Amino acid sequence: METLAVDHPLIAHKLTMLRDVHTDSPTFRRLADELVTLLAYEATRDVRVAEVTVETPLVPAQGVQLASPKPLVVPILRAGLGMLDGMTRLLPTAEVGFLGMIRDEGSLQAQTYATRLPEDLSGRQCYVLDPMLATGGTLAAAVKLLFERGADDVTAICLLAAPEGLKHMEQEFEGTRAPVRVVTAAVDSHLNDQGFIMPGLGDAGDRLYGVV
Ligand SMILES: O=P(O)(O)OC[C@H]1O[C@H](OP(=O)(O)OP(=O)(O)O)[C@H](O)[C@@H]1O
Ligand SMILES: O=c1cc[nH]c(=O)[nH]1
Ligand SMILES: [Mg+2]
Repeated sequence: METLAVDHPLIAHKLTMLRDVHTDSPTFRRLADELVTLLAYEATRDVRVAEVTVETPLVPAQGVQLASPKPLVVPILRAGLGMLDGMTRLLPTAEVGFLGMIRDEGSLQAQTYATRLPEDLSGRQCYVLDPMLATGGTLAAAVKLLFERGADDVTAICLLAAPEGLKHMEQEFEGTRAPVRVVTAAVDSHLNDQGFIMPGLGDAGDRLYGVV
């Protein structure tokens, strides 16, 4: 498993604003949207392309376009939805599947309550969107599900990751047949007793959409 913490002053600036408890929901949504677009630029560095020829107004020119089958973007509901527009802005022709997952506040175990994905993901590159990688239980379950359906390359884009969650992912996906990558804006210090990332930004879903 490969982890990339993207080191860029604009990303650090936006992440700092996102962490700020005084940042309201509309601003939080805008920042999450902007951040994912910046992270997606790095996360899609290995996106598969095919060579094409186009006609410029002057001559034919060699170029590339996204290869077939199209990449699949998978936001993990709820909080991952806040990253979807920022991702599809960069990959407008990607298809989108959905996973609804919630972490039990006591046991910290992830449960899947909704799955809307293509049955066959053979040969597909998948981009999972979830702002928080805490214990890693949610992301590990999501990646396993994609592999069970045949995905052969999974990149997760997370706004924040905890070392504990990255370790969990490394243990789960060490030596797997297909690459797994995590691209994040920062790796924070640790998890607190309630499984929250420290210093973190609180509950990403609540900050995007309110407490339900
Ligand atoms: O790494 P883990 O320990 O599994 O925790 C991370 C998960 O927790 C949050 O979702 P949450 O369960 O709060 O659901 P929500 O998006 O509906 O708020 C977050 O968006 C991740 O999906
Ligand atoms: O810090 C955390 C951990 C899990 N989920 C969140 O939204 N925030
Ligand atoms: Mg939440």
